[in-house]
Amino acid sequence: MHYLVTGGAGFVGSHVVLALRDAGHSVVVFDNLSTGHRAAVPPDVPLVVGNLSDQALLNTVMENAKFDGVLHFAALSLVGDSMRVPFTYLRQNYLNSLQLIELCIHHAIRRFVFSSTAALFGTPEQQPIMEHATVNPGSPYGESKFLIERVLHWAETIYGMHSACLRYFNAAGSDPMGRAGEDHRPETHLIPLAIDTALGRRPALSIFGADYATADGTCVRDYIHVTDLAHAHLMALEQIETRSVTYNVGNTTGFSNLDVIRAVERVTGRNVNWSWAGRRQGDPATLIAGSERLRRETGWIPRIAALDDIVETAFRWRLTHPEGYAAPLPAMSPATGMDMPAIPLGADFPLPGAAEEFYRPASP
Ligand SMILES: O=c1ccn([C@@H]2O[C@H](COP(=O)(O)OP(=O)(O)O[C@H]3O[C@H](CO)[C@H](O)[C@H](O)[C@H]3O)[C@@H](O)[C@H]2O)c(=O)[nH]1
Repeated sequence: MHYLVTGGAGFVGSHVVLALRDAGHSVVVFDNLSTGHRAAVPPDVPLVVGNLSDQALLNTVMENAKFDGVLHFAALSLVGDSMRVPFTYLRQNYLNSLQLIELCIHHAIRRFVFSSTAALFGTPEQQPIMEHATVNPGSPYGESKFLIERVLHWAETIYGMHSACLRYFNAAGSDPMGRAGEDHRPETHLIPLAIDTALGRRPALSIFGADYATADGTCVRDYIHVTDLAHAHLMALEQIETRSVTYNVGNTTGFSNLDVIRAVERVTGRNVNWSWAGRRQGDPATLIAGSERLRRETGWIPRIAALDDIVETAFRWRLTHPEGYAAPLPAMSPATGMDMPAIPLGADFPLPGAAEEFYRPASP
């Protein structure tokens, strides 16, 4: 099969590109490299550098290659950031995806895999979170992803386009063969930050919130190895031959932020210098996936399920890529780095008083 992968130079997208190729498919990556990396795309995979909002370019790409399906990753994806610039998130994620889906219908592309998120459940009443749990996004990021799920619903109902909405829990780790890894700039995710702190590349790590209703007071998350997540996409592609599907994709086990620090200390053999900080706005206390539907319907099983093993792959990639992907990118917020005219952070509206302190960009 021949697939177009938007955002294929990013963390999850680049691992899915590897999985697709390992399975014998051919791939074209479409990415504006605002947060992704040229070096994350294998040299023999065509990379179209462009903005999703550039419909003429996308149209040309689709005209020149007959794609069997599209896998759509390109998006702004930081929960905390979306609380600062909500309309930037809603506008870019929703409008770009809407246009992409319309173009797919225009070009009779009938398979669409969408990177959705656990963030659309907000603060769920029950754990683990099943697909039928109430959708109640706790952030503009989660809301933007849910809006796209609704577009896909109508794309199927009216045009017969089959889609898979994969609601990721916390993607982590790196390709076990060392071909790709996690390199966000700035980095905001717990595992890579804790690893860099253990390695002395960062002076300290802040843990956001000590007073959540969890066993140790810190947030609990379900970490899913990015390669297992990538394989879920292959499974989903098989399913959407005949119908549309929605799956929660996680390990079904929760780890607190302190559990993660301890895992990083075990794996690296070093201490993580951390301290308490206030809550980060938009963070729910606990997100644990109920992934039975995916397992039952597709046979998918996470292969790198233990937290230490997930951390180990991330650690190994960091050791072999101390600067991440080669050329350093200019420091930028993902919210201003995408393809709409640059909007300064916080420019949606002035932030209400204390909101500023909830977003803590990683110290250089
Ligand atoms: O310096 C830090 C960074 C993170 N955290 C905490 O670590 C936990 C995990 O945070 P991450 O930033 O690593 O991940 P998120 O849970 O915020 O978000 C991830 O998972 C979400 C779904 O659960 C979305 O998919 C989102 O795009 C993806 O980044 C949270 O409690 C967060 O507050 C800290 O304490 N200190």
